[in-house]
Amino acid sequence: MMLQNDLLLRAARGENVERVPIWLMRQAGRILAEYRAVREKAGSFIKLATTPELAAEVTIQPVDILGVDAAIIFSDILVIPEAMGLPYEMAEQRGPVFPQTVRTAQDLTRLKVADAESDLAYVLDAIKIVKKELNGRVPLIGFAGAPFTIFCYMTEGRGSKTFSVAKKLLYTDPAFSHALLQKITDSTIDYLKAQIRAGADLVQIFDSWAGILSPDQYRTFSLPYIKQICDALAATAGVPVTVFAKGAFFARQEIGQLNCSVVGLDWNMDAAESRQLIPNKTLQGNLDPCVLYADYGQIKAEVKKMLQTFGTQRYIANLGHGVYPDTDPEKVKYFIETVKEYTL
Ligand SMILES: Cc1c2[nH]c(c1CCC(=O)O)Cc1[nH]c(c(CCC(=O)O)c1C)Cc1[nH]c(c(CCC(=O)O)c1C)Cc1[nH]c(c(C)c1CCC(=O)O)C2
Repeated sequence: MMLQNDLLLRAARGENVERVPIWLMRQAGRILAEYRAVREKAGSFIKLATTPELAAEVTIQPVDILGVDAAIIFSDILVIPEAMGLPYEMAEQRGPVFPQTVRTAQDLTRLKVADAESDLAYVLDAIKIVKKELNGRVPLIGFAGAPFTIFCYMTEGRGSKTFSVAKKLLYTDPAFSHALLQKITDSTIDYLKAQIRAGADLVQIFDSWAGILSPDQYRTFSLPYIKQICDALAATAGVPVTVFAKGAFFARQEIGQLNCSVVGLDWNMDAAESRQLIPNKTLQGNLDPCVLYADYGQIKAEVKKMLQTFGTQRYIANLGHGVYPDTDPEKVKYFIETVKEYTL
C-alpha cells in the first residue's frame, strides 16, 4: 500500500521533505471528547485496548480530528508485562497498578518471554484494522516501552515519583535486575517485530523513566537493552526506529550512536546542542506541553522559535512528552496548523 502522506517516514530516513511532519505523543486518548465517548462505550481502558475494532477507532480519531501526519496505535506499554504473566489494572485517576510484583529470582521464574502472535494478538489485529481503514492516508506508528521503564512498573507495582524500589534492586541485586531486563527485552523484540509484520510503518521505544538514572546506571541498565532492540530490528525489519528517553539529556550522544533513525527529545534538551551531540539522525520533539496552556500568540511564537532552531529537515515536530489531559483540543489544532504552515 502506497502512502499518500509519507512525510514522517521521509523525515525519519533523512530524506528531503517539503514541510515538517507533526504528530503528538499521547494524541490518542487523553484530550478528545470523541475518545471519552468510545471509552465510555467500552466500559474500561483495558476493554477498549483489547477490543481491536474499538482500539482502531480511537487510533484514527486524531488523524481525522486533529490533522496529524501519523497515527499511533492505541495500546499501552504495560501490555508486555501482562503478556509475560503479570496482569495490570487501570485504577481510575490513579493510573496502572500491578497487584503482584516481581522482585526476586523466584518471582522471575513465574514469568515467560511473551509470544506476541498469541499473547498480543489483539494489538496486532488492531494494527491490521487501522492499516486497512487508514487506507494509506498517513503512516502508523507502533511502540513499546524501553526495558528499564517496564522494569520500573513490574518491580514497583505502580507509578512513583522516585521509583526507589526499582532503583534499589539495581544496586542490591544486579544479577536479578539484568535477568528481568533481558526477559523484557526478548519479549519486546518479538513484539515490535510482530507489530511491523502486522503493518506498523515506524516504531518508537518510550524510555519514560530514563531521567531517574545516573549516567553510569543508564549505561549499565538501560542503554544495552535498547541497543539490543535497535540491532534486532535493524537486522530484520527495515522500518525506522525512534528512541525517546525522557530526561536522559546526559545520554544523548550515546543514544545518537544507536542503530536507530530518530531520537526523541524532551523540552530540557536544547535544540542546537542536541543537533551537535546527535549529528547524523532525525530529531523529534520537543515543545513543552505546558506551552499549549498559553494564548494563541504565545503558542505561535514558541512554535516558530522551535522550528527555527531545529530547521525543517531531519526533523519531526512533536511535544517533549505526552499531551496533558486538560489541554484544549483547539490549542492542539492550532499547534499542528502552525507547524504545517511554517516555511523558511
Ligand atoms: C509510561 C507510559 C504508560 N503508557 C505509555 C507510557 C509511555 C509514554 C509516556 O511516558 O507518556 C504509552 C501509551 N499509553 C497510551 C498510549 C496510546 C497511544 C497514544 O495516544 O500515544 C501510549 C503510547 C494509552 C493510555 N494509557 C493510559 C491511558 C489513560 C487511561 C484511561 O483512558 O482511563 C491511555 C489513553 C493509562 C496509563 N498508562 C501508563 C500510565 C502512567 C497511565 C496513567 C495515566 C496516563 O498516562 O494517562 C503507562
